[in-house]
Amino acid sequence: MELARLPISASQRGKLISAGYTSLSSLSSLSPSTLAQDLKISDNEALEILRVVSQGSRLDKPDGSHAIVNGAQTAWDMLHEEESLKCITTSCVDLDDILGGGIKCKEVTEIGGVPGIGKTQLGIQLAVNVQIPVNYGGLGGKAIYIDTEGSFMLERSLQIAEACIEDMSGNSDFLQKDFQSCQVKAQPKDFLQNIFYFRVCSYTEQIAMINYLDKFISEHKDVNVVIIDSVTFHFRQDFDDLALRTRLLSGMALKLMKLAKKFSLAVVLLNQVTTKHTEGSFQLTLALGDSWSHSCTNRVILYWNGDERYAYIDKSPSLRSASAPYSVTGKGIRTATSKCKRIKIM
Ligand SMILES: Nc1ncnc2c1ncn2[C@@H]1O[C@H](COP(=O)(O)OP(=O)(O)OP(=O)(O)O)[C@@H](O)[C@H]1O
Repeated sequence: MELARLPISASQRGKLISAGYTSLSSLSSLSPSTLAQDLKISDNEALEILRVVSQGSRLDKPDGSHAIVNGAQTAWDMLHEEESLKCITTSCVDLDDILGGGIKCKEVTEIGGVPGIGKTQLGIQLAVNVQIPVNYGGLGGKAIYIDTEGSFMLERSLQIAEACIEDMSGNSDFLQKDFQSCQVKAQPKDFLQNIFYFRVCSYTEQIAMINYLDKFISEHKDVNVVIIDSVTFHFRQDFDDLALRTRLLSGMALKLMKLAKKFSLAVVLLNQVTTKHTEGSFQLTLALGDSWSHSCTNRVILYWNGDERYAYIDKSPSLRSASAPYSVTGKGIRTATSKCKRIKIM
């Protein structure tokens, strides 16, 4: 196998070539620390490259003893992996319940709803909640927020971060606080510092941004959630070539799925709703619904039921269809306080 066909990232390949490594044999006797120094990368990344190189060299051997397709996983391993998937709490107990614990890492979750239902509020809440320390049942991670509409609000993020710290200091339903004596040292500004914000103003910028994410996250391995608010905004405007639009969106979705798996992070795609004419009537449907429908692992629809906000699991390979109420409060997303609060399993 040549270097060009080695399954490593383009940036890693570029660094290898720039450092003068042009064949697998030139890498075969290197130690991870030497390679890390030469390529100016971490020891772990160097070790991973050398592991791929060693697999590639074995495939090159003519004895045919290694299968071309490798890496099979048993269903048991997959079940174990699924059970150990980490989740980001939404700060709403009922919503976490129907989501099987919260927004899952390694998966792409689409959250759609009408304007004003609270999509951006939920996005900001997740960007804050992903930072809840591990000893509070959180992930202690960082967030990437890609804003296509300009709807991210700094002051609101600060409010939500302050409320999150307040919850960690007191007793909160949604935090798994095992360490009662733990002191909360985090400051609201620390939460804002751990949100990497990108503003994209066109679909080309959005595609470039998503292509860049692999490199960015490789350099910021503590990122556990990528939020795009909203994913379809630039694709709904001035797009005459629908076939091209579908191709671009599918390519983008595939990259996001790969990122979610590769870096064990949650991808959250906020989406708008539009009306669709079917069988003589107009129905609310997620924007770009048809070309998009296979691109996400889970789909959650936010809607109004009277004056209460509800979330509904519309699509998921592992969760039952269910709906649960939630509220948007001064503190952010919270469990609905309504007396007739219920979780409805469909
Ligand atoms: N500080 C606050 N206290 C209580 N509720 C708030 C607060 N800030 C925002 N909200 C609620 O959140 C709603 C706006 O939510 P959000 O901006 O997330 O909607 P959205 O679904 O993203 O809408 P759009 O599609 O237009 O971007 C407001 O209508 C209000 O009801």
